[in-house]
Amino acid sequence: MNPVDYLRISLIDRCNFRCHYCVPDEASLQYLLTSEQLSNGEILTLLEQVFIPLGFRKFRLTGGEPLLRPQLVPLVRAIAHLPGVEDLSMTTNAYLLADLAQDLYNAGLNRLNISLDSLNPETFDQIIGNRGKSRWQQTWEGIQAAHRVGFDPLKLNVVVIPGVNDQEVLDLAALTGDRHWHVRFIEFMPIGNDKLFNERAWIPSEELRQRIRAKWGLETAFVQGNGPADIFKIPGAKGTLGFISQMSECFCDRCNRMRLSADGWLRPCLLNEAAQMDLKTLLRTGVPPREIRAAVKALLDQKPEINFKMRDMGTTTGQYGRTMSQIGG
Ligand SMILES: Nc1nc2c(ncn2[C@@H]2O[C@H](COP(=O)(O)OP(=O)(O)OP(=O)(O)O)[C@@H](O)[C@H]2O)c(=O)[nH]1
Ligand SMILES: C[S@@+](CC[C@H](N)C(=O)[O-])C[C@H]1O[C@@H](n2cnc3c(N)ncnc32)[C@H](O)[C@@H]1O
Ligand code: SF4
Ligand code: SF4
Repeated sequence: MNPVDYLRISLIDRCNFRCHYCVPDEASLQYLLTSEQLSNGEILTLLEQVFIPLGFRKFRLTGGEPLLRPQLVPLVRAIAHLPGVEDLSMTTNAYLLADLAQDLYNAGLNRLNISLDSLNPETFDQIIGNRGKSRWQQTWEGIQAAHRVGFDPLKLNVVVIPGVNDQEVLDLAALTGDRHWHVRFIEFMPIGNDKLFNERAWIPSEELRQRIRAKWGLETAFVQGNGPADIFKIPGAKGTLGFISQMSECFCDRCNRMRLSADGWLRPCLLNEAAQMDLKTLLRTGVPPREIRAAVKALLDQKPEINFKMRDMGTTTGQYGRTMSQIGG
């Protein structure tokens, strides 16, 4: 079994985008009150007294949109300075990044993964559910700011949707030619989006690799990361290409992570809603951190048995109570 040393922490369930694959039905979403979210102090207590002593070393801040979280920079600084934190990263849509990139970098954030599903402003706005002034340019400026500040590796996440953005796969891959960027293609997952999902709603990574191989060739490569991407590069390119293939090539056997939601639920497997533990209530009812640590350790020990496999889930999605924006991706 892989050591489980990677915690994805959702800082907020709200988002300034409405990507249809992630929040398909906004009307049914109930947002958390601030008082229902873990505070900065509670997150730090859990990391310092529960997760780091249990061997967690890699932490990713996500959401919703993590850049919407008030007091984000002090939180990043405090986490980065905790003894035992070896890798602190964030996944963001970059819309608010241009003004925050330098402060986040100075605070100790090591790495950024940025969602960018299209290079075409119209397609981009369609995917993120924007009907007003285009948001593409400001997002692109956020990515450029992250690059200028020095985030390295800088990864771009693309959820590939047939007929929507799959015709851009070669253009997106070409970004890696003369930039030290890492473009990752993610297979669309059936989580919280029952009405959208069917077997034709996603494209296997191998099909995308064939398209890229036919144009430029592909070789295996490496880039720093804790996630499930298989890494390749176009021969001679500065950057790499990653493929996250949870639908076609289950990677659960090498699972190394748990997830903490913005309201303090610890989820040992992305797909297993039943196995969650409510750490916020334990903290707020005065359960001592060493007892919470023991409870989390017991959950960790069970993890191989409670890991669900995407391919065993089929496309029956009704069992997910939370959307990806509420889980943190
Ligand atoms: N099925 C499944 N998909 C995952 C899991 N972790 C990440 N993913 C998918 O990979 C996407 C990208 O994840 P990121 O937030 O960029 O993080 P990462 O790939 O773990 O990050 P690195 O440390 O840079 O490798 C997620 O949004 C999911 O779609 C997982 O545990 N299970
Ligand atoms: C939930 S978002 C949160 C962070 C930030 N708002 C962002 O978009 O980068 C994290 C990741 O989940 C991915 N994601 C959301 N819904 C997905 C789905 N149904 N299938 C695959 N990936 C999904 C997004 O593309 C993004 O890379
Ligand atoms: S993928 Fe990220 S940016 Fe898009 S709606 Fe979900 S949380 Fe927001
Ligand atoms: S689906 Fe569950 S077991 Fe598989 S990689 Fe994701 S979190 Fe791990």
